[in-house]
Amino acid sequence: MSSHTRQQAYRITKLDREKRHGHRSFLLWFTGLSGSGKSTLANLVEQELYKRGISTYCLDGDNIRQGINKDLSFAPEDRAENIRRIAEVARLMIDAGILTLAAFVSPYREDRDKIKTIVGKNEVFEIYVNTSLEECERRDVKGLYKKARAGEIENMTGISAPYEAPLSADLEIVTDNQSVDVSVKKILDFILEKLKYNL
Ligand SMILES: Nc1ncnc2c1ncn2[C@@H]1O[C@H](COP(=O)(O)OS(=O)(=O)O)[C@@H](OP(=O)(O)O)[C@H]1O
Ligand SMILES: Nc1ncnc2c1ncn2[C@@H]1O[C@H](COP(=O)(O)OP(=O)(O)O)[C@@H](O)[C@H]1O
Repeated sequence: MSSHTRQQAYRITKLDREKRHGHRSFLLWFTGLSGSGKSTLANLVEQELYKRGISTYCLDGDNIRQGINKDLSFAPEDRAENIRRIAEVARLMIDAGILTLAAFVSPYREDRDKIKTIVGKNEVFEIYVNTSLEECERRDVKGLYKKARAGEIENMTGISAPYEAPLSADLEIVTDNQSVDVSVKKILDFILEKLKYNL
């Protein structure tokens, strides 16, 4: 076989890309109520990983629901499609060797289970940002809880739509009485432990 033919036959693999980055790639899926702290924690964790030379990317409502998924509502079937598409995007990013973080309410267990099927059960770690509804309503960063209580918006998770809490998340972060810094350190320690495994 000529060298050109051999080159054609070979395909760059996920492992090749991970070696290029110098670390494993996998998906960290943050789930929790709106206002629970998913985006805050995911973005601060990404900053700490970046400082350590890890190639990362963070998917959240801002860059997904304003773009590729702007055609989707908050009806159950649209939330399922939202999560399915995000999982497919995350699968490609992981295959590209990028440690990927995703921060989405993702309230339905069935949808979160499908992430594992799409990405691979050993390629995703579920982080449950467990903040009480009371605390989320107290924060009400976007005023959505007030609007939901007033009947101005429908299908609001926690108010007029369910949130199915994880039964066995890989890591649970209770933020009600825990500082952002402590939460970030717990998540970072969890990730660095996973990154210790050799390529
Ligand atoms: N009805 C309703 N229910 C829940 N959340 C709502 C709703 N309408 C708008 N928002 C805002 O959209 C963000 C949630 O989008 P997600 O893509 O994470 O939701 S889901 O995973 O499809 O359930 C969520 O953003 P975060 O606060 O960052 O979670 C909300 O602020
Ligand atoms: N202990 C805490 N952990 C995380 N966020 C907190 C905490 N206390 C207050 N907050 C605030 O709660 C809000 C969480 O908003 P956000 O990160 O957008 O949540 P989500 O992405 O889950 O909707 C932020 O304004 C954050 O500063």
